[in-house]
Amino acid sequence: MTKPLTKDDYAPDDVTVHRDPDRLRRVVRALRAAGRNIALVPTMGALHAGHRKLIREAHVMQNTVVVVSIFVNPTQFGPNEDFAAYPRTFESDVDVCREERVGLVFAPAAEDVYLPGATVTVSPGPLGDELEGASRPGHFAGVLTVVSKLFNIVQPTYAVFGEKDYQQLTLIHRMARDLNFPVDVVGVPTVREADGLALSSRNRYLSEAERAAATALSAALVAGAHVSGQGADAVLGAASATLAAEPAVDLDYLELRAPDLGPAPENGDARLLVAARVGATRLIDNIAVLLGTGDE
Ligand SMILES: Nc1ncnc2c1ncn2[C@@H]1O[C@H](COP(=O)(O)OP(=O)(O)OP(=O)(O)O)[C@@H](O)[C@H]1O
Ligand SMILES: CC(C)(CO)[C@@H](O)C(=O)[O-]
Ligand code: BAL
Repeated sequence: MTKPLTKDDYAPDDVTVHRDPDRLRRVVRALRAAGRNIALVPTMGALHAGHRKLIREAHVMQNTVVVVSIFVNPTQFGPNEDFAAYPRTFESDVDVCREERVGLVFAPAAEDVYLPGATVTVSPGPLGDELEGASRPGHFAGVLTVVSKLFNIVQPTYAVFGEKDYQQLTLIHRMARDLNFPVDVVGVPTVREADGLALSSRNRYLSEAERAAATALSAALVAGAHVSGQGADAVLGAASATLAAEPAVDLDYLELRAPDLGPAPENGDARLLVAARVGATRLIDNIAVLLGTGDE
């Protein structure tokens, strides 16, 4: 039998954790009917200051209840990736959500997200096979499928994602447009450590020496951006030289693209993206660059 909603469901004064998608859907429906906006922050948990920034952006919108989903989505991991090892820190994640005045945490079980025999998925189109998708076949179909499910369960007005996963953010914008999701997709700039390393849940896999070497990724992006007035070759040259100087970095790709991840323009706005392994850990980063318009 479905439990009736209580006063706490309408006006939670502490973070409430929901595991059941149907109940969560009923709670957010009641909140919307009471005039609240819903802002969704999808995560895989192991929350850090980057996630806090997304939650704070979600609060900027007026009259909003923030919903954080915590779900390590199996369908976006390849067979040789780190699904089993991915950090799971649920209790401290709920503490972070409480500190950040999150209203609802949605932490479903995999069997409640993927029903037995489910075969329909969201196809990301050609961009899904490039950059991250070339190294992680099927990754973006997994991401877009779970994000579309979260959009349908939570029906948020806003959904907030980080620029750290720039290709993911681009594809989610496209999915919302191409499939008519009535959701405002909001991107948030990357939060970094003092030495430039982009915060990532996977940084905790790094040894001390690897952690030091990992700064080469952001340093390479900054070196590229610094010479952007001289054009694409200069950007790629400066960034490659910085990466090559760090032997512990095993480069996967370094690419310059248009802001929508189409081919890079000769002049104007572009995005420089990098992925590399440092030891066993695969890291990604990116930066905005303005090509060929400087006076260098
Ligand atoms: N440093 C960061 N700055 C801003 N947003 C971030 C940062 N790191 C992650 N995010 C965003 O948080 C959301 C949830 O990401 P996720 O839970 O996978 O964390 P993560 O740190 O990216 O983990 P991973 O190690 O898997 O890359 C995504 O929208 C992601 O882009
Ligand atoms: C968007 C997301 C939560 C989907 O599982 C994941 O890809 C992530 O954490 O960036
Ligand atoms: N933050 C992106 C999720 C992933 O790497 O699977």
